[in-house]
Amino acid sequence: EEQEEDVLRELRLFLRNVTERLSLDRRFKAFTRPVDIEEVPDYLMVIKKPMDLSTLLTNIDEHKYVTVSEFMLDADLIWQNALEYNPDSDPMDRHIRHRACALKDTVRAILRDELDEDFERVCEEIKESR
Ligand SMILES: COC(=O)[C@H](Cc1ccco1)c1ccncc1
Repeated sequence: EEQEEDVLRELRLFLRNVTERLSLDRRFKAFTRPVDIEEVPDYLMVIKKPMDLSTLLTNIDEHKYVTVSEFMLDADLIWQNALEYNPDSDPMDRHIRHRACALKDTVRAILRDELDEDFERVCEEIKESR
């Protein structure tokens, strides 16, 4: 009903705000757009579920997420993919992995500090009811 749509609107506002703040962080520049398949032709042979911050934003606007947990599954793909595709000991790989770990820690810290567990519980109830 209307109150449910109000909750989901607030969820989208929160998720947009988090995603935009991440996109502004210079450490996460490599995560802002899809990996360029022309630049990295084997990327899709290794990474089955590509994800990036601009795609997260599109998904939010297309009402893909009804809970924060669903959003987290996609947000986690961004750093997980970076660790998987860039495993070597050379400086480039180590640099992107350090930034991937920073992204993981930053998302978790924001949600710990700014997401009310009661709000997420209401979102989960809406999801189960549909
Ligand atoms: C999330 O970004 C990536 O996984 C690409 C992979 C990549 C390899 C070559 C070109 O791009 C990346 C970008 C910047 N620095 C390291 C790796």
